[in-house]
Amino acid sequence: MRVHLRAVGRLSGRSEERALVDDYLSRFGQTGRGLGWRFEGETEVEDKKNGGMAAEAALLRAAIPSGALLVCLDERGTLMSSPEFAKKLQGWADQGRSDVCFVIGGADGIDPSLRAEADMLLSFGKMVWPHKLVRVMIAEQLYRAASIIAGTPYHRD
Ligand SMILES: C[S@@+](CC[C@H](N)C(=O)[O-])C[C@H]1O[C@@H](n2cnc3c(N)ncnc32)[C@H](O)[C@@H]1O
Repeated sequence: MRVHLRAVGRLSGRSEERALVDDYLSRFGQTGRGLGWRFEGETEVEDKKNGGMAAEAALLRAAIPSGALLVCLDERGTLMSSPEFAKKLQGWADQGRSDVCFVIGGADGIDPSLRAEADMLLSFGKMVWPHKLVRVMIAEQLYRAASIIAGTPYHRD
């Protein structure tokens, strides 16, 4: 199963968030290999004309692999524990889903029309986090999920 990440906004190449995301995604790659899970890449989109959420949604849609299971990160979404998230990924893999794409919105969030197209809205709590931290959080949770399914000792209940 290929995992993709799409985000509004850029992480600077020398930022601490970038270093953390790279570290967790690299660990995800190593741990996920034995499960048949692999990270396929990140795409950052930016609407330079300030067209708002609708324009961002158009850029995101163009960047989402066709046929991918779409998960929008959103504070109004489903709350789950890390083991539940791991089982959800495993379930998608077992169903033969070949692509799962996680989407992070910009300052105003993800356009409602794109949220309505999502297979799942995933929440990291009711509080709103900066998109840069959400990028780190999803990278870490992907690694944690792979560790849980692989049975390596990273996650502790
Ligand atoms: C600064 S937030 C935008 C918040 C905006 N008020 C909204 O309505 O979504 C930027 C992005 O980070 C992600 N995000 C922020 N907090 C989150 C949370 N608690 N759970 C999941 N994703 C979150 C979402 O993808 C959001 O679009």
